[in-house]
This record gives sequence, structure tokens and C-alpha cells, in this order.
Amino acid sequence: MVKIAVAGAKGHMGKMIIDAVWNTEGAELVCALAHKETDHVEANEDAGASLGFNSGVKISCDNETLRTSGAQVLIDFTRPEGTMAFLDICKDAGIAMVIGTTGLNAKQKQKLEEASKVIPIVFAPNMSTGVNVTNKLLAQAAKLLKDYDCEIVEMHHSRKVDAPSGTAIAMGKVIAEARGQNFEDVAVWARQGHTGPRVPGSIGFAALRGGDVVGDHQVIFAGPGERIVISHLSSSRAGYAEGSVKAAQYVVNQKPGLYSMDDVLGLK
Ligand SMILES: NC(=O)C1=CN([C@@H]2O[C@H](COP(=O)(O)OP(=O)(O)OC[C@H]3O[C@@H](n4cnc5c(N)ncnc54)[C@H](OP(=O)(O)O)[C@@H]3O)[C@@H](O)[C@H]2O)C=CC1
Ligand SMILES: O=C(O)C1=N[C@H](C(=O)O)C[C@H](O)C1
Repeated sequence: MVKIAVAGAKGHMGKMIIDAVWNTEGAELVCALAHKETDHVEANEDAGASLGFNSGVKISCDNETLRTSGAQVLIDFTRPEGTMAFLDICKDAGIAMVIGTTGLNAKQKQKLEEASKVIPIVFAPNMSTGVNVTNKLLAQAAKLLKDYDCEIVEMHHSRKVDAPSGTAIAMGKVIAEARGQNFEDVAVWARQGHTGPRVPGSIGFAALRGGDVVGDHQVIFAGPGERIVISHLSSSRAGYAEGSVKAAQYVVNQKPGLYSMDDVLGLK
């Protein structure tokens, strides 16, 4: 039985993850943490209350309860500041981590890498099987269509706070790597005004926000007289949540290090 703690327990992903843990054989919820800055939690609220079951685990707004919860792994889908706070506790308490939070800056990613020398961490901007398989198709297409212009368009719900999405950035990195390019040199994050003609070899990004779109990614390879479009469209968050629980079951058996969903899903 893998003992799991979930951060952001009242968030969109946190709730889906608690549900996925509850419905996964061999997984046990031992701790649910909510953000103490806000008052979304009822007094003595059970982690399953808003999901229609009684988990027997009360939501805590004190991150320190993680230390004594008996958790082997923490699943974190929160915000970069939250992730950094949890890294400190997990590193100190020897608790593995599954991190799905996106929008980390270079310094925060560096801190995560440092922590992975002490504890095993799965860090992935998208935990769905479909997206991780799509990345394999993208690598192949990028090599076979190496002179085609590549543009990445993503659309997400209006609540999303980071852009482009972590998934879109990861897709750009996959394409650049397949083409032997340095991603930072070829990424074009936005266009406006007199931009001049497209720079050959660049990878352009466009981020759309609106409504309740779960997560759409479209990669366009445009060449003479034709376009090849590879799309992944999410209609539910369940795939992300199930992927995170698979990652938790995987990571508790690993040595300290930084792991990806390719490791978890055996796609390497
Ligand atoms: N890797 C993947 O497969 C996926 C990744 N994501 C990423 O997961 C993250 C969460 O997404 P989503 O669930 O939609 O967002 P939500 O805003 O619905 O949930 C985030 C939760 O984190 C809590 N939180 C915010 N700041 C802190 C903090 N400093 N410490 C502790 N908890 C905090 C929030 O609490 P409160 O509201 O009370 O502030 C909220 O409950 C995003 O970065 C998103 O991009 C999303 C889907 C899939
Ligand atoms: O914020 C979201 O919702 C999502 N975030 C992740 C990202 O930034 O790539 C994954 C998915 O697209 C949903």
C-alpha cells in the first residue's frame, strides 16, 4: 500500500487526485493539505466530503502535519510558491514527490533539481498518457519535417495563471531537441506589431484563454502547400489525476533523482 498525501486539496486538480487515490487499489490517502491563506475549508472537513465519500482524512491547513502523516509521497498541483514550501518539508522528512505544478522559474527549477539529490521526484507538466505519447509523435514529425515551420497553439480555461502552458513549452523542447536546436534560441513567445518575416527554424507559441477549456494543444508543421497538425485535446482532468497516482506508485520505489512521465509510463 502506498501512503499518499495530496497538496492543494481544494483545487481543481487536488480534488480529482483525491478521488483517483480513493479509487486506486494499492493507494491510500493519509494526508490532505489546503492553502492556509484562504478560507475554502470547512471546520473538520473530510477530504472526500465534496466528492461524495468519507475518506477518514481531515483537510489540514498546516503544511507541517505532512511530517507526521506517515506519507511516503506528496502529490503537488498548486502554485510555484507552494511547491517550493513543500520541497523543503519533503526533503527534510524524506518524503518523495510528484510535482505537476507549472510556471516554475529557473531558480525554482534549480531548487527542485537540488532536492532531487536527496529525494526521488517525478516532475512533469502533463501527466496524461495521451500527451506523453503525443510528444513521441512530435519528435518523429519534427525530424521528418525538419524544414517545415513549427507553431504551437494552446488553449486553457480562464483561471490559468501561467502562459504558455507547461505542456506547450515541453512540446517545444521535444521538437527543438529532435532537430538538434537550442530551445531558448529558437522559441518565439509572442508576436505583435511589425515583426518582420518569420525566422526560419523558429518555434512560435500562442496562448489562448477562455471559459472552462480543460487543455488543448495543437502543433502545426507548415510547409509548401500543406500543413500537418498534431493535436491533443483534454475533455477531462481525470487523465492527469490518474497519471499522478501512477507516478506516486512509481516514485516511492526509486532512488533519489529527477524522473519524468516517460520513466513512469515506460516510454523511454
Ligand atoms: N502536470 C499536469 O498534468 C497538470 C498540471 N496542472 C497544473 O497544476 C496546478 C494547479 O492547477 P489547478 O488545480 O487547475 O489550480 P487551482 O487554482 O484549482 O488549484 C490550486 C490549489 O493550490 C492551492 N495553493 C495556491 N497557492 C498555494 C500555496 N502557496 N501553498 C499551498 N497551496 C496553494 C490553492 O488554494 P487556494 O485556492 O485556497 O489559494 C488551490 O487549492 C497549475 O500549475 C496547473 O498548471 C494542471 C493540470 C494538469
Ligand atoms: O492549468 C491547467 O489546467 C493545465 N496545466 C498544465 C500545463 O500548464 O501544461 C497541463 C494541462 O494542460 C492543464
